[in-house]
Amino acid sequence: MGIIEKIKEIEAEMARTQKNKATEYHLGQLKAKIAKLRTQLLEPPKGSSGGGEGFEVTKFGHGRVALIGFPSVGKSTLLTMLTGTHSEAASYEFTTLTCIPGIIHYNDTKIQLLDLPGIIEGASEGKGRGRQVIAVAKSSDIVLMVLDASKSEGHRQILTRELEAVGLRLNKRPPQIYFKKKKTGGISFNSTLPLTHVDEKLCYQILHEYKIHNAEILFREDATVDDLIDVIEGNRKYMKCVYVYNKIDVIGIDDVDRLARQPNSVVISCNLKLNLDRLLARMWDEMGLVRVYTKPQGQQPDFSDPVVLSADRGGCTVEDFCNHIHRSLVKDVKYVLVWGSSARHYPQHCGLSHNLRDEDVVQIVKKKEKEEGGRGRFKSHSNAPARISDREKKAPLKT
Ligand SMILES: Nc1nc2c(ncn2[C@@H]2O[C@H](COP(=O)(O)OP(=O)(O)OP(=O)(O)O)[C@@H](O)[C@H]2O)c(=O)[nH]1
Ligand SMILES: [K+]
Ligand SMILES: [Mg+2]
Repeated sequence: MGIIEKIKEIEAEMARTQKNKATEYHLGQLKAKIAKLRTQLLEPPKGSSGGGEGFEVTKFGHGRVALIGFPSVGKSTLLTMLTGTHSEAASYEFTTLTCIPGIIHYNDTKIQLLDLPGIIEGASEGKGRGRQVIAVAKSSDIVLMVLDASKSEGHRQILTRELEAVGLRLNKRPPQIYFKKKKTGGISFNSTLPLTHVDEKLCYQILHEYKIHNAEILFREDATVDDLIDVIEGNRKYMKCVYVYNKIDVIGIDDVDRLARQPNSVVISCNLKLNLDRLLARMWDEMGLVRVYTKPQGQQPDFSDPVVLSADRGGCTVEDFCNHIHRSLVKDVKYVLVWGSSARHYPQHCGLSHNLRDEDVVQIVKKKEKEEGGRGRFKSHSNAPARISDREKKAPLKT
């Protein structure tokens, strides 16, 4: 029997089993069995390099965004509108058969947007090109789930389930469960608060299913069995997802209003070019990019060319910033001067561990190099931006 058949069989058994206190342990065990099989399903077949016929698209720019959705919801139309790169759009399903990259220029950053074939129920098990599409989603920083506003709202749940089946967790944070495998000592089970979904016995049973007999486990929140399994599996990817309801031109205003109020949702119409600016702003916010402008000593910062950092990718400290400029820079840095929202006063003298925020300005002071305006803390502040507004960026700063 293949892995998919095994999963189906267990799913059927779960559907047959009534949910109550007596079956709780059994159901938990079945969930763990499915999770193990799904992980097996993700492993590349033995003997292959793992790549297979995936969509090989080189990463480009400061972040990557994937368009995921059912066929004909308007993904390609949206890519063409936002990036100017043409991607064939048509009224028949599966117009797009491969991954088509485009670039969004936004806030002086470049973001790679990927158009992908439509996916359908069963994608995670390999229907259509589902597996390859989902692999691209996993390689992205955020997902835009494109939905047809005139179609069933169930589509959103179906797609979420498909992505969850391969270990993606949308708009969730990792469960607050500390878990560490040990060599000896048995299982130590603790929690910092009363648990209503999981007890010691269930926890042992799940661990047993994974053949884990020595481990330390501490619940810091009232987590579920699914959370526990996620932590044990350890291969989940937690991603932001914006639900993009397209084609609002064909539905009534009441429906538009209702969809727009749902969490993490933006309503748009590609045909009428409605709300695309809102979508871009939302996408930008969710990506959490941090633009840092370098100010060379005695010169104005170049506001058109930021160093772009991200908490999810590499971090946002002064050290991360230095490493972005040059790997060997860190060892020469004495301290840095920071202007912007991360600074308590302007300029603030900061060390390598200081966390930078979006639109900060940084001047690096190297060892054996004097800072601008001579030594001392009471240097003039007038030559540097207090807060960098878009307006200021366009006009040269006074020195
Ligand atoms: N009414 C309306 N139709 C739209 C809108 N955006 C796209 N369409 C139409 O929807 C159809 C499908 O658009 P595509 O861009 O090909 O959709 P897709 O999601 O890329 O489809 P696949 O590549 O087949 O998965 C086309 O006929 C588009 O013209 C919109 O905002 N309103
Ligand atoms: K289409
Ligand atoms: Mg398409």
